[in-house]
Amino acid sequence: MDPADETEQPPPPCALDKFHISPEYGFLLPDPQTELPAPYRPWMDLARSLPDLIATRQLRAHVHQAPQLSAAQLHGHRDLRLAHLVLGFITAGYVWQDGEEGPVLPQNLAVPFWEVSRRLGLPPILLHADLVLANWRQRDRAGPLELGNLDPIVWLPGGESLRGFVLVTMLVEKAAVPGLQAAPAIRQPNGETLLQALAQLAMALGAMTEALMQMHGEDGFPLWRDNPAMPAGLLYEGVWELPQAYSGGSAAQSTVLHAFDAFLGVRHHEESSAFLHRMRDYMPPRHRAFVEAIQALPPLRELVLSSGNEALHCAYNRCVTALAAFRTRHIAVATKYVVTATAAKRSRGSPGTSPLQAAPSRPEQRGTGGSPVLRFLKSVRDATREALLNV
Ligand code: HEM
Repeated sequence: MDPADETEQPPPPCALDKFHISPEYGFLLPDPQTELPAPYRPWMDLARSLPDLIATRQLRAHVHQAPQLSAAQLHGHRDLRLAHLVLGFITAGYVWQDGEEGPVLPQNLAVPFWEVSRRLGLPPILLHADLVLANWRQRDRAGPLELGNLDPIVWLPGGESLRGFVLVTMLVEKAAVPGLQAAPAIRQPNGETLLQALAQLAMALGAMTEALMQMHGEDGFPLWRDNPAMPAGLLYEGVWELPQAYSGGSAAQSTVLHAFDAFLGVRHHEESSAFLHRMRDYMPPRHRAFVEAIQALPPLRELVLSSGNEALHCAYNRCVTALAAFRTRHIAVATKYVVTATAAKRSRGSPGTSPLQAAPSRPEQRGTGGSPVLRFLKSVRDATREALLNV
C-alpha cells in the first residue's frame, strides 16, 4: 500500500514501522528527498530562490507567473512530503512578503497545495513535519549527524538562526529515537523489560536535553500560534470560499513529546491540554495514531504505582524528572528567544520578524508577548512534575 494513503484504520499498537516511525530516525523522514520530479521544476526553482525573492519583494510576482501544476505526477510518500515542504515554504513567504490583512493565496499555489495536503492527510500550511522532519540533508552522507554536517533543504531569510532552529530541533527528534523504541515494552509489563525500557527512555530524554542545549537565544523562528496580521486566516483561491485559520507550525506539533507524555501518563492542565491536543491535527496521521495507540494501552503510571516495586517507581520517576528537565531547558531557550525577538522587533518597529511567524493561526489564540507563552510552557512543565510518584 502506498504510505501516502491514510484513509484506512490505524493499525493496532505494535511495531513502530506501522506508524511510519523509523527505527533509526524516529519521526524524522529518513534521508529526505531533495528534488521533485522534472515537471515540478518551477516549484523547486521558487523554493530555492525564496531568501532572495523575499528580500527583494519579488516573490509574489514570481508566484503569479508560475504555471498551475496538478499534483497528479507526484508519486509516493517521499514526493508528497517534499512537495508539502516546498509549497508550505512558498506559501509562508508569499503571505509574509506584504503582510497585509486578509491575504489571498492564488489558485496556482492554493489548489496544488490543497491536493498534496489532502493526499497526506495534513493541513495546507507549513508544519513541523515539513520544516523539521522533512527538511534536512547531510553534506557528507557518510559523515555524522551533527550540526556541521547538516543543512536544511529549503530556507527563508533568517540565515544562521533559522538553520540553527531547524537543525537543532531535528537533532532533538533524532535523540528521542531510543525512547520511542522503548515504548512498545509497556505492552508486556514484566518488571525487568519495563525497567530496561524506562532506563532507555530516561537516557533518550537526557540526550534530547543535551541536543537542545545547542540552541542559542538568537536561534529561532518558532511558528507561534498568534498572528495579529491575519486574524481571519488565509483565503485559498479556488479551494474554499472562506478564509481558513490554521495554527502556525510549532515544535508543539512534534509527536515525540506527545508520545512520551502519553507513555508516562502526564496529564496537562485544561487550557494547555486543549492547545496541545489541537496540535495533533497538524501531525502526519500515522504519527498521531501512535500517540492514540499508547493512550489506549493500560496506563503505565497506575501499573507502576500498584506494582509495589521500588526499582520500577524510581525508574519511572527518573523519566518524569528527565522530561521536566527537558521542558525547563526549553523554557530557558524560549525565554531567551522571546527577549531577543522582542528587542529586535522594537528596534525595527515592525510588526513581524519572520515569514514563519506570519503563518495563519486561529483568532482565539493568545498573544505572542512573552508572558502568556511562557506561562503556558511553565504550566506544561509543572504538570509533568505532578506525575512524579511518592516513593
Ligand atoms: C529557539 C528555539 C525555540 C523556541 C523559541 C521555542 C518556543 C516555543 C514556544 C513559544 C512554544 C509555545 C507553543 C507555541 O506557541 O507554539 C513552544 C512549544 C513547544 N516547543 Fe519549542 N521552541 C524552541 C525550540 C524547540 C525545540 C528544539 C523543541 C524540540 C522538539 C521544542 C519543542 C516544543 C514542544 C514539545 C512544545 C509544546 C510544549 C511542551 O510540550 O512542552 N521547541 N516552543
